[in-house]
Amino acid sequence: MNPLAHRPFVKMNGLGNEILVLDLRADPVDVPPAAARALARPSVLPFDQAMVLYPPRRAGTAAFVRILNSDGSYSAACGNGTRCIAALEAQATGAPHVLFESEAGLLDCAVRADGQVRVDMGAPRFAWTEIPLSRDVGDTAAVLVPGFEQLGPASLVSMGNPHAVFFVPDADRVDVEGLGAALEHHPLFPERANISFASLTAPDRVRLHVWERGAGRTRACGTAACAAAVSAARTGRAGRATTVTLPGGDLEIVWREGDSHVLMTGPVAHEFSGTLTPAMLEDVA
Ligand SMILES: N[C@@H](CCC[C@H](N)C(=O)O)C(=O)O
Repeated sequence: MNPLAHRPFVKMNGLGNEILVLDLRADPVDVPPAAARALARPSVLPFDQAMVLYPPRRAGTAAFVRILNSDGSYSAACGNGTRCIAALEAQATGAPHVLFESEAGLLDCAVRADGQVRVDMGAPRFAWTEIPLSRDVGDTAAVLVPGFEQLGPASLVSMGNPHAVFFVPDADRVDVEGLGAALEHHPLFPERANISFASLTAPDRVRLHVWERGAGRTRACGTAACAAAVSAARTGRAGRATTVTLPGGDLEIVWREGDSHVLMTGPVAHEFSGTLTPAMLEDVA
């Protein structure tokens, strides 16, 4: 019997970014990539990311979080998923403040009375070794990606995971699937990358479409919204407070002065809860 069978799950979404939550704190087991791929099948529990909660490793945190994409790959960060688990934890404990830890560091979350969740996503990282890139490209704020020069320069940044943001005249008219799939696997990105197409629609508003590493096109991506807002400010296109509009809705992003942390605020939705069945994990060794 697969050790994940009969475990409870919660299906949620953050602005349409499909999130599966597995709380394994009471009885931790590994969630291998094959299990994530099996569960993400369209006929099972299609999701973009699985947020897997393990017992805390640091005092004061509620859980250590592992994040798997639908293709079974790991990510150190997921903004929309973090809002979802913060809302669940706050509901369970009655405390509006929740601290999680992921491979990217601490995630300080606050659930507001109106249900919106704010997450401190930490500071963006711009060094080519941190994003990471396969070589030194000079200024990572504006990089022409070989073979894709027609898109203009991309702003490259890590929000705990790698992002490339292309500022284009009209993000609604970009071939997100075609360009995203090719750029995700570009040799410049040794760990692949999340690919975003952004347009400024006002000095403090960004329209964004995202092709996610390991998940494909999604209705929203929290870390991409942070990456786009930071990149817009870094390149002088916008200030440090931005509304990012994705197909799934709006995220409010503030790139704080001082500690340089990025604060992301947005909604979550609970869809349904259930129990994993052996059939859902069929063919997983
Ligand atoms: N949807 C997420 C990002 C999830 C991880 C990403 N696909 C990656 O592999 O880096 C978000 O809301 O941030």
